[in-house]
Amino acid sequence: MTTYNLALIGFGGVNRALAELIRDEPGRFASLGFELRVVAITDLAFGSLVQGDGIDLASVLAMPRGSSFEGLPGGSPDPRNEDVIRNSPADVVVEATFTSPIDGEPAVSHVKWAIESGKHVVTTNKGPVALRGQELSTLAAENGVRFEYEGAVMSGTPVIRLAQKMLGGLELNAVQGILNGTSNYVLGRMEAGLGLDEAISEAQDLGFAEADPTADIGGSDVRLKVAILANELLDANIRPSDVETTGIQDITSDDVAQALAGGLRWKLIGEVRREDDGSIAATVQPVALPAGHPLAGISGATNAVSFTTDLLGAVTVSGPGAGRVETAYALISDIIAVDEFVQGAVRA
Ligand SMILES: NC(=O)C1=CN([C@@H]2O[C@H](COP(=O)(O)OP(=O)(O)OC[C@H]3O[C@@H](n4cnc5c(N)ncnc54)[C@H](O)[C@@H]3O)[C@@H](O)[C@H]2O)C=CC1
Ligand SMILES: N[C@@H](CC=O)C(=O)O
Repeated sequence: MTTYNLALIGFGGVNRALAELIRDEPGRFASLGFELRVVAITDLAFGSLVQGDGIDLASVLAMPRGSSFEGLPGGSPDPRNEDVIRNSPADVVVEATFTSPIDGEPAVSHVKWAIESGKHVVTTNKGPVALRGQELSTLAAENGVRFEYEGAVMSGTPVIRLAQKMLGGLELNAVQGILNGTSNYVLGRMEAGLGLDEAISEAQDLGFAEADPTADIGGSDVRLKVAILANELLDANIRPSDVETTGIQDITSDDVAQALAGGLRWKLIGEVRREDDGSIAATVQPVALPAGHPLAGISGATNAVSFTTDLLGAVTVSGPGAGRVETAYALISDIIAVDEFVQGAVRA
């Protein structure tokens, strides 16, 4: 049985959910052929903690926000991210800090430090993938480690790896979908009569929203996801700023009610398409869909993405697009991909 030592960078909703899974169900990983042990945690709120023999997850999960790792063996009041990533005895760095849609930092640096120190890195953070994905993947390959990021699009629902592995040999010319759980949840709650702010507050409590929820409502979260899908699946080589973006911030309760009365549902749609001349068109915009449209029935934090292919036509995947546990599963699927790589290297 292989043991993977993890360093959790960011100890918010997603990484806490991962820690809870490891605490509560260690047998789940044994059945996959490996076990997981957390040897380091850093967070702006708690500081950092490094314990090579494994951190007692029950006790750190019981610590209220506002307390500090200072005073614990291997603890410090500061996050000390670079030192922890480079020097802790982790095999896999699990990056789940805030997404920056501007430059991807500090997550880009976290990923680089991990790769440079010979550690695999898995992340749910869209910033480094959308803004520096190609460069970081190349750096990982040069250093013989994996950089995996399935959770960057549609949380734990398989999208990136599924399309790359299972749609091989098909010509993929467009990807269209509902790619933000918060905005889809909010639109649904507005249909039920809630105001925008009240609906956003519910999405925050449920762990769907970004630290700054204007990213969800204003469309910049979907813009990052569209750029990731364009580059990963259509070889588009675009930047998020190339995605023409309008959010749902100007959709009012009246708009939602009027649409419903006319048999329509507002949805925030992200799309990338290869035009006949080979150019790439990428957009994020609210669209009032007729009830019969395949995406009109996608409700709550559920997302859906449709791949337009030459031999199969449209192939659509739907599932959770946000949520703490759902996104923690994406990290597990990434660690499974790391394990396949490690086992493949052992056999070779
Ligand atoms: N919650 C969700 O449904 C999903 C989240 N994501 C992404 O996963 C990441 C984590 O999400 P959540 O856990 O929900 O966010 P969160 O806001 O609950 O937690 C982020 C944690 O990172 C810590 N942090 C921020 N900057 C840091 C730094 N420089 N050093 C150390 N710690 C730092 C914060 O103190 C916070 O505890 C985000 O990038 C988010 O965009 C992706 C898919 C779904
Ligand atoms: N805030 C995002 C989380 C996942 O990326 C969303 O609501 O979809």
